[in-house]
Amino acid sequence: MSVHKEVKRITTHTVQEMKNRGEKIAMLTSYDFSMASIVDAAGVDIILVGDSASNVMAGHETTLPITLDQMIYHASAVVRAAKRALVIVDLPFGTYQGNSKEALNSAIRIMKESGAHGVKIEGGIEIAESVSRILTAGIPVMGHLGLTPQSIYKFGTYTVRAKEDAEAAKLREDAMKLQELGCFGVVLEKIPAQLAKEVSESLDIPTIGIGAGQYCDGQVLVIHDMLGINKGFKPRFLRQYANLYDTMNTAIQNYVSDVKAKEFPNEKEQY
Ligand SMILES: Nc1nc(=O)c2c([nH]1)NC[C@@H]1CN(c3ccc(C(=O)N[C@@H](CCC(=O)O)C(=O)O)cc3)CN21
Ligand SMILES: CC(C)C(=O)C(=O)O
Ligand SMILES: [Mg+2]
Repeated sequence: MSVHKEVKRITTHTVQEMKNRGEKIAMLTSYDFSMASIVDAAGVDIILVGDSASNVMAGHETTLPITLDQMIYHASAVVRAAKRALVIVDLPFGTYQGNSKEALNSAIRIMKESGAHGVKIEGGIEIAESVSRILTAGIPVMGHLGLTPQSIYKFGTYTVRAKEDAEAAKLREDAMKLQELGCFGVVLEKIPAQLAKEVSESLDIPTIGIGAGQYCDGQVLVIHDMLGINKGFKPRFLRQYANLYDTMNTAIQNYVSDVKAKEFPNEKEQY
């Protein structure tokens, strides 16, 4: 018998129960083993292997360039670290829009090759067929509405979405449709708090907000943003819980000066 304590894995059912009893859901991104180990141990419920890896890991301007193979590489590392958290992976741009068969194949590759527990897809009614087909294969799906960064060239800017009645009405319909299809949750990104409140109250499934206010059933942030590693990025919705850029910069400067001054390594640090 195993002597070490096994932690109970969060599932899509656990997060539904959390909404049912009014417990907020904490979600953060991770893209690698070391970071995901810390995030998992700290009690985050859902780890998102976001296509924001394209920005924070690879330095691209947008999320569009990241490939399915690259997402699978990041997701595999995160899965090896996550003992408790539910691990959800973004379907990257261009791997699901073509048709529902392509979408299913992409989702299957993520599940098979990374060992993740579900996928997230941007969009509403337009991608209903793809969402259905993935769900039919037994793969949990999370929706993503509002500011959907894979459509940045359609939007033009990263400003708040669904401020006008027409776009707000479509978002309400899309959210309901995603629930009817069988999604286990939906991310609401950069929409007015009041709209997110209405959607969260009208849906049975949990909503996870980013820049969508206090009434969502959970919150998500990009880990590098909330730790203050990503120095240039400070939108209004972001709360920085640490200033790791400065902490790391100081440590590295100290290392450089120690090497230059011949103070590292010392006698105890060699063989
Ligand atoms: N590092 C990082 N953090 C994120 O939250 C994130 C990514 N990358 N990549 C994918 C998407 C893109 N998202 C974004 C991107 C930009 C803004 C932004 O710049 N917001 C500013 C200016 C908006 C404007 O043009 O008015 C803001 O002040 O909110 C917000 C969310 C959220 N996601
Ligand atoms: C910001 C979250 C919701 C995301 O989709 C990502 O990190 O890619
Ligand atoms: Mg994303």
